[in-house]
Amino acid sequence: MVPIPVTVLTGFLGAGKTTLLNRVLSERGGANTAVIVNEYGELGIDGQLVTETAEAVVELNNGCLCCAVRGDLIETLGALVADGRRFDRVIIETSGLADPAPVIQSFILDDTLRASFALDAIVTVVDARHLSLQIEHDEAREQIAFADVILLNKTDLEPPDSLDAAERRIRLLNPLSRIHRTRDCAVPLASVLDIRAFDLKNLLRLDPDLLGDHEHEHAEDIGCVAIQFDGAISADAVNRWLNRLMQDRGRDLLRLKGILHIEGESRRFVFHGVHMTLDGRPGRPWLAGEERTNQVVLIGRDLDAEVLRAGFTSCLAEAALHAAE
Ligand SMILES: Nc1nc2c(ncn2[C@@H]2O[C@H](COP(=O)(O)OP(=O)(O)OP(=O)(O)O)[C@@H](O)[C@H]2O)c(=O)[nH]1
Repeated sequence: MVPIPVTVLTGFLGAGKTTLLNRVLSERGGANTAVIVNEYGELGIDGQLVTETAEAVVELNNGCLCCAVRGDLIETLGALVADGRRFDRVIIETSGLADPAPVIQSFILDDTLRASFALDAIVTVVDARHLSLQIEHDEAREQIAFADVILLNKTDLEPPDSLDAAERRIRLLNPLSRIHRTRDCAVPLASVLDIRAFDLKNLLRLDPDLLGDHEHEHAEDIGCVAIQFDGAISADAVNRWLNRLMQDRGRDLLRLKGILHIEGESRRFVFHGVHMTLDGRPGRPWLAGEERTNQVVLIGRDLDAEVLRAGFTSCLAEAALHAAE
């Protein structure tokens, strides 16, 4: 049997992995593509934002692929082939805090995976605006170091000399990868799919311990808060609260994302934050009968779940009205 090519999409929190995944799915068409999305927060917001064209989308949300749900990854891939359905490719979007080494290891050391799948490439998305903050994290450095292809993304947010400096920093960690500068991860698909770029020999030169015991431990001070609540939100109140939050806690807030039920809006409102950058827009319409639940995930240092929950619920249209009285 010809092994099924696997693309691993990695990159630090908010770099643009889901943006790239959706681009690939909408340009290539998702038929015969299996997608595995791994998210750090248990609400599975990414899974909800993936273009619905893929043949199978599996969400693994109870931890990182590199540690807590690594067994689940092996099981999921095993189930995909056992099903007898023929997939042309598998795309795995790792969480932004994943160390790619254990994921790579699974494809080399696990007999079932080795028989049925072949790693095609590790594609790492790098956030040009936040590289200098993110590179402090071991995971961000590992993601860059293990990449076969790097998208230096969000080029619209930085001037050319800053992009040159970012590229030099990337080269120090990974002299061999191909680097593409992108906005919204716009890259020819031929540069990221079916490129047969994965090369174990190179990686072993970089990390001779790659196939050894790779227990990955996340920094203890980084945590995740997931908040879910019903009710219509006041657009003004949530705008003020999010901007204040980003201003006060922007350095510690590595990632913020959510889906909101905004008062008087027939579409879901989707927002994303990375440190002090905040971006939001209406998403797809709420479906008939769909519960209009607000879902927010925050990842960062020293987050106080109670304070954050109180902040978001104070934006409920009803609460905001009382506050204004
Ligand atoms: N300005 C700008 N924003 C971008 C670009 N690419 C992606 N974004 C935005 O960055 C935010 C995060 O993008 P995602 O694709 O969700 O990032 P991610 O890496 O999947 O995030 P996590 O899975 O949470 O780690 C979204 O608001 C995107 O629209 C870009 O090139 N320029």
